[in-house]
Amino acid sequence: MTPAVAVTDLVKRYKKNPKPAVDGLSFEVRSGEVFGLLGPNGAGKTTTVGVLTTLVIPDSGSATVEGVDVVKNPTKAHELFAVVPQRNNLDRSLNIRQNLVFHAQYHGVGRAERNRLADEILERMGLADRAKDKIDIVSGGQAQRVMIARALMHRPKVLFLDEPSTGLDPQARLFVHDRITDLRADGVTVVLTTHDMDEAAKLCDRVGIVDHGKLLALDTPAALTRSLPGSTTVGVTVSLAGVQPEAVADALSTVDGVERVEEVADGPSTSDSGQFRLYTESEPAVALPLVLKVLSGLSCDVTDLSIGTPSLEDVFIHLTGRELR
Ligand SMILES: Nc1ncnc2c1ncn2[C@@H]1O[C@H](COP(=O)(O)OP(=O)(O)OP(=O)(O)O)[C@@H](O)[C@H]1O
Repeated sequence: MTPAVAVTDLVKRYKKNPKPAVDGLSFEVRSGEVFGLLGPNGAGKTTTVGVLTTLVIPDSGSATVEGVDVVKNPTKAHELFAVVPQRNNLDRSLNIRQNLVFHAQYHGVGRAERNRLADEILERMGLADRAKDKIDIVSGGQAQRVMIARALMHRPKVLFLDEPSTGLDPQARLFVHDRITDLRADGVTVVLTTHDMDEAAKLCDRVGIVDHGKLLALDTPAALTRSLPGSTTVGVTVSLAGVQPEAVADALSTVDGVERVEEVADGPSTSDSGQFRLYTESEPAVALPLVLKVLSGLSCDVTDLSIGTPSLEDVFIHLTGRELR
C-alpha cells in the first residue's frame, strides 16, 4: 500500500547555517493514521513539513504525499494535502465563510459543492454563527479553527498541522483534539508537529522523534514508553540538609534495580530541597524500602514521594536530553 507520506534520505541546508536543518531523514506515514513529529526547538520539524508542503526545496532526498513527488509534481501534490500553519495566514479582506469558499474555488471545487461544504464544515468546526465575521475580529483560537476549516475545504487526503494547539485555551484544545479524532475516523491522514507530549500520546497512532535533523525513534507512544529502561518511576523530593544533589543522585543510582536517576529541575524547589526521578525495573514494594534506606543513610528527609510509569515526555528527554536549544 502506498504510504500517505514518505520521506527518504531528506537533506536541507539553509544558507548561513553550517549545520543541516534536516540531515538524512527517512520515515513513512501510513494511510489513515495520526502521526506526530516531535523534537526540540530547531530539530527540523517545520523544515520537514515545509518540504512536504512544497514551501521548502530540499538539497537531496525525496518526499512524497500519496505517492506523488512533492518536488517534481507540486501542483498535483497540492490537490492531495492541506496545511494548517503555526501563524494565522487567513485573508483579512474576507470574512470567515469567504476564506473557506475562495480556498475551495482555488482548488477547483464547483460552486454548489463549495457552498455545501462551507456550511457543513463551519458547523463541524463550531463556526456557523460566526460565518460572516471579518478575520480582524476573530481571536487566535478561533483563527486556528478557521484555518483547519479552510484546510478541509478541498477534501485533502493528508492534513499537516503545525503545532495545532499552541496558544489555545483548554476548551479549544479539546475541541481541536476531537476534530482530529473525527478526521482519523473519516480516513484522513493527519501529520502534526507538537511540543505537547500529552497531546502526542493521546492523539497519535505513532510518533517520530527527531533531533538535529535526524530520526531518533519511531513507534507507537506505548511502545516507546515500554522501550525506556526502567518500567517504574519513583519521584522523590528530599530535604538536602547540606548534602550535594549530585551525591544524592549517585547514592540513589546504586540502589538495586535502578536503571537511571535524574535530578528534576521543575516544580517547587529551594536550595535546601532536591527532586529526583528514578527509573527502576523493580516493583515499587521492592524499590521503595531500598530508596528510603539510602536516603536515610544520607540523613536526607523525604518530603514527597510518588510512584508512576514513564511517559512519552520521559522518552523524549531520554532521547534528546535536557539541554536548552
Ligand atoms: N529560513 C531559514 N534560514 C536559515 N536557517 C533556518 C531557516 N529556517 C530554519 N532554520 C534553521 O534550521 C533548523 C531547523 O529549524 P526548524 O524550524 O525546521 O525546526 P523545528 O523543529 O520546527 O523547531 P521549532 O520547534 O522551534 O518550531 C534550526 O537550526 C533553524 O534555526
